[in-house]
Amino acid sequence: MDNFRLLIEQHMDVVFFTYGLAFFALGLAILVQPKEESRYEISQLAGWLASFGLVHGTLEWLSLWKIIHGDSAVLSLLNIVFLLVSYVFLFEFGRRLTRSILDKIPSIPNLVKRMLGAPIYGVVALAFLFELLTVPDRMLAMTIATRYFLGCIGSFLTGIGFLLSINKKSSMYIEKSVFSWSTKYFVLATAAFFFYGVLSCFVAYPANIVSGSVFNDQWFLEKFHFPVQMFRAASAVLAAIAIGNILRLFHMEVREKLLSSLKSAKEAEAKLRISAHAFDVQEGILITDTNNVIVRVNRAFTHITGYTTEDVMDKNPRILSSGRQNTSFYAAMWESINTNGAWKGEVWNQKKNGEYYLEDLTVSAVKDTHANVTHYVGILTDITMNRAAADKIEHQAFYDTLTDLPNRLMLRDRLTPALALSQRNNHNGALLFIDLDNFKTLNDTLGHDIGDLLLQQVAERLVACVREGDTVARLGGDEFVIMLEDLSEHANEAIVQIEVIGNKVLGVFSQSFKLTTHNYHCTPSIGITLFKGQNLTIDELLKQADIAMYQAKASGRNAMCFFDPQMQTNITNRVALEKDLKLALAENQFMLYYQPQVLHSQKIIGAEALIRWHHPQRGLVPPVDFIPLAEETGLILPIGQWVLETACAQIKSWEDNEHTRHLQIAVNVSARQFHQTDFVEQVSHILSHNDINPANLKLELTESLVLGDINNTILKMRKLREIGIRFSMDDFGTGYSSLSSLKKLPINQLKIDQSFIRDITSDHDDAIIVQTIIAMATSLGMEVIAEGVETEEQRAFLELLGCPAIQGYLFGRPMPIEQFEALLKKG
Ligand SMILES: Nc1nc2c(ncn2[C@@H]2O[C@H](COP(=O)(O)O[C@H]3[C@@H](O)[C@H](n4cnc5c(=O)[nH]c(N)nc54)O[C@@H]3COP(=O)(O)O)[C@@H](O)[C@H]2O)c(=O)[nH]1
Repeated sequence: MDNFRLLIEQHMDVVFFTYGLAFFALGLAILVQPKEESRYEISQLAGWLASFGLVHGTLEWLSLWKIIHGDSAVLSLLNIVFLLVSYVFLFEFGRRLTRSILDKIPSIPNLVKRMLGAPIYGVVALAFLFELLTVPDRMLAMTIATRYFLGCIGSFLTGIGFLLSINKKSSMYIEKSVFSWSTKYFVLATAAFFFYGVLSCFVAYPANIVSGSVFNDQWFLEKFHFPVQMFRAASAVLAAIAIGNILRLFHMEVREKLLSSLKSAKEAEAKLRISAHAFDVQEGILITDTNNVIVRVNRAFTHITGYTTEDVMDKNPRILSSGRQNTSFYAAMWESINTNGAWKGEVWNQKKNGEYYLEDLTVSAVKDTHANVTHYVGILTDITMNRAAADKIEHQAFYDTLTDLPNRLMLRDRLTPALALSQRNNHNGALLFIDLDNFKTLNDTLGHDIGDLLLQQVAERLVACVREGDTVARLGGDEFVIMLEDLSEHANEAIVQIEVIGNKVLGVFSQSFKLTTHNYHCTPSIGITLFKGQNLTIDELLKQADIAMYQAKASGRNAMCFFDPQMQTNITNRVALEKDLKLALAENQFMLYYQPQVLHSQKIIGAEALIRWHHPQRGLVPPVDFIPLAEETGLILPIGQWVLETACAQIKSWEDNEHTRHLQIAVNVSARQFHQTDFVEQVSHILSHNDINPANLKLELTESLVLGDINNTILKMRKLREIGIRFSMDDFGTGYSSLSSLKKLPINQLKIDQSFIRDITSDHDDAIIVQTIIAMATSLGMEVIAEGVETEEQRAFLELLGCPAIQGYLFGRPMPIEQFEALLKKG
């Protein structure tokens, strides 16, 4: 121990150097550490401590090297100034640190806090005054006062400041992660400055009651055997170590800030990347400021509009305006943006190259956190093509592709408001249903392409007949409809107006149509119905016009006909009849009646089978009421087959009896039935199925049937003749059969129509016609029969003229088989 003391005493210069070095290093360390913008309050105050360290450290070195010493008054004063300045820095640091921490601790009385302001300097000043007054040596008084009232108290305050810094409520509050290791350095700093403060009191000279004889370095040496400077140097080193480590807090803070700013930078970069990506979408984006000046556009915008970013930057979006929207459009748009924050709609704009385009546009106002609009963002898509495609689809849905006229759907679409309007304004409207006569024949003979050409030309001519507001529609096939609106409120006047149009239509058909190389004459049948918002559906109206059109056709074609309610009744009846007729076969409501065919001797040679319909409600329905409908609807085919089968079954039944074996049955065959491609097969099948003598079956054909397609008819008749079937030409004399065509036909019998028989005895012409027919049949080797013979005079006349066979009420009406067979038995 003594050796160590000796060593210290011999090397006091090293002690002083270490002492100065410790404080200088402390000051330097604080200076070079980054403190700016630190969240620790101590960082703002550390400059005072650094100043203390640097000045006090320098002072120790200057003293050590005897650059300033007490030998000269000036140097002595300089020494005191250095000392005073350094301790003022320490005192100020300690005062500020302690005060700032205490200020943040509410439980500390304000008086204490305030004491650390100006009052403490007042106390120090009084202390200095006391020293100066009580110590005659002014230099000594200043030295003592400086050491005691600035150095010592400044050290204590600094120690207290570091101690308080550990308090969580202080501004030095340290995070948990660094608390454990930093706390000990705060404690060390506290201890070092307390220790240093106490030791400062011993570096004094006995002078007055403050620096008594106890507090001097001699007393300290005697008491502790080591010079007080060694302990001061040690406390300076400890303070430097503690502060140096506390400074790591700043270092860590800087690093943390660096890391955090790096993280923020990365996040910002990511955000930028995301927003750049979001901006680089297919929709055009245009951003304007609140003055509606374009501040940014994206790539899609330039692609859509053709404008480059430079072209539009700082310009008003009106640069895109096409002029197709009026000012009220834009006013409404801004009204919506200002009240709802957004607007969405379609706008026609103009590209850089002048091309107009339709854009789907959404404009939204961008607001800051205070709800103030900062920008407007427009998101736009060029939908010109979509609109064109949608228009095309709509056009295809509502317009006829061949003629480009409105189709049925569109007509219905326009009819609905037209009906409502006619009701509101009490004006008549009309539908003209136009059907081309014989269009099917044209199609069948010249082909569909030619048919299409005709339809296109008809469409053009019909459109030329009406005003621009009227509708010409094609329903399909050769059916057209003209809808006329806003006609006179008086039906008579409206009819006149319609007739003008109707005649125009008939007129435009008077000129032939040029269909490639063909000059084709076509006529229309026009059915017309009026409407004035009456309680009719569109379908009912169209039906009325359709019915009237059929009436026009029935009246001889190339005509127009107004709908009449009676037509409707007829149609309704017809529809009901057709419905019943469909059930008749299945419900076994048909019967065959037989009308005798006789010789003048009254010998029955056969019968004509005539169908009868026993309807449960309608009663007995005569063939004239349902055969034409059956022919029209095609029901004649199963009905005709049933007749043939029933008649053949009857022949079979008669063939089984020797008294009736010779009887023939004549069956009426309709044109539609005969023209079936497999008619021959059907008949031969029925014959073989019933196993009858074909010669007993006579098929009655009309002149019109035979002449319609004479070559095909002859072919079929020959095949049937080959089987053995016989033919009778029904209603002979009413048609236009020429002798030459008659010769070609394999006919067995001519049946003179009853219209010639009716007045045969009184009408010379009829008598001559009948005579001629009989002569013709005889010369062609055919049999002849007269029908409709009702009187004995007629019979006698026919006998006179040489007609061998007769049929008529005179010998019997058509009758059920039971009656007919009873008649047969009577002989
Ligand atoms: N395709 C088919 N047509 C048929 C069938 N059954 C009948 N018909 C055709 O219906 C028309 C009307 O027939 P209907 O009412 O039976 O009249 C026939 C006779 O009753 C009538 N007739 C006979 N004699 C007299 C008479 O002295 N006076 C008089 N006023 N009428 C008389 O003539 C009708 C027979 O005519 P037609 O066939 O020309 O010989 C009629 O056109 C039938 O053809 C059927 O099954 N299939």
